[in-house]
Amino acid sequence: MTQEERQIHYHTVTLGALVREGDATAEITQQREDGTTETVTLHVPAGLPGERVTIAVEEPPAPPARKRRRRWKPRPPRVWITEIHEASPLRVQARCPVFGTCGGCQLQHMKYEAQTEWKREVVGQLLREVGGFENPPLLPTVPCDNPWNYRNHMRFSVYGEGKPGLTERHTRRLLPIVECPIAHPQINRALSIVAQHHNPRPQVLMRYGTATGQMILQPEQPPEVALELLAAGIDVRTETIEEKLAGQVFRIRPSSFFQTNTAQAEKMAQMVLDGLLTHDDYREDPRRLTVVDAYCGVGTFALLLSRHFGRVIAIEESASAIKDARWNLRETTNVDIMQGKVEDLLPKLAAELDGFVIDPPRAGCQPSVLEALIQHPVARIVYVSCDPSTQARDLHILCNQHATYRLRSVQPLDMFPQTAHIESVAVLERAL
Ligand SMILES: C[S@@+](CC[C@H](N)C(=O)[O-])C[C@H]1O[C@@H](n2cnc3c(N)ncnc32)[C@H](O)[C@@H]1O
Repeated sequence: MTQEERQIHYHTVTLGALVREGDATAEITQQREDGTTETVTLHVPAGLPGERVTIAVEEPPAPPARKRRRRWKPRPPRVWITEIHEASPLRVQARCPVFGTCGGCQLQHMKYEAQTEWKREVVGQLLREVGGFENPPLLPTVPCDNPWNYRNHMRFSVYGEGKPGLTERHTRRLLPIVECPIAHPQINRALSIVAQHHNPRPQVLMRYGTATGQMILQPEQPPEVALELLAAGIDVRTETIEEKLAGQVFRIRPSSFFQTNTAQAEKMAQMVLDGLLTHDDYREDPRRLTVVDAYCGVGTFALLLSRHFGRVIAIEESASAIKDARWNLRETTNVDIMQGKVEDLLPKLAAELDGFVIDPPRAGCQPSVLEALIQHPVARIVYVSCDPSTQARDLHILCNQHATYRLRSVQPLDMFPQTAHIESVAVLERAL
């Protein structure tokens, strides 16, 4: 069946709670092929709890012919709101014309204070349900001072006539866009110039140093485009850019990880430092202690930690980030940079450490990392996470399953306003 032939059904419903991905839920009753009925729960983008709306539900694509069925995965039906009968008091007008269709943002239609409160509730729920903490020490979300135009890094896909755009949610279809309201204004400026020319490659990457005005643009643009960018005040680089964080300059390559929201990254770096330093449990002078910055990226936390602690060990697996970290930490004399997987290196080092900063990717920590933290307890751990569900899982192991640590605080930090992504910082102290 082609997309044109797929049927659309309309339902008027009252929307339920937001799911983790930021969609509201709707229960509808539908008829099965054998004539009986069933109640199904749908995810409704751009909806809010308690709203009375009419939704359109497009039948999902039918399975392909038998030969190609092995790789086929059933997709949820496409759902969208066609009319709002009773709007939530939390609703605001979304800024972006492709909001609801684009895969980038999920919460533009929600008041910003409600977004940060919802993120706090999600972290709390995960700490209770996955972490097993009855009454978790949860702090309010640290909001972003400007919840728009904060992204310093965008990866655009190129569609049809060589124009950069974004991708539709749940599909690979490309959406032409003129500007993105969460991207830094200089990225939007560069996009408007690059979009006037043919882009031969499938992607265009832009990373902007908000403090330096330098931009990495890949692939390298032809000379006439580079001149137009220069005339618009954009200082284009191809290899690395520099960005400032907490008064320090960091060099970043396109393939190295760097936080996408510089203003919030600055607050996070301070939270990490405070989490390790502001306490009574280091009875010794911090300059006599050794701490680890595990999953260190280009060395942002390691550089700040090196000013307060005697020795810092920075661990990172990416060769590109390690190159940047070596440059960024070149003037320090008390940081050892180690290239490799944290799960391989940390178990060999844990006995000599006094404190940990861990900032793993979404998957959280590997079992051998948690095992090392349990076998060699330290006074303090600061655990930064971009996925509160894996963080709650790991905190459960460290604090409840083994009771080696006490959870002192968990604070969400809004690194990604207008989206359902959640960053949170947990501080643990030795319980034994
Ligand atoms: C969320 S980023 C944190 C980077 C850094 N702390 C910062 O704030 O800029 C995670 C980093 O861990 C690295 N990484 C992912 N898996 C790893 C592993 N198993 N061992 C070591 N590093 C890893 C990634 O390359 C990335 O630089």
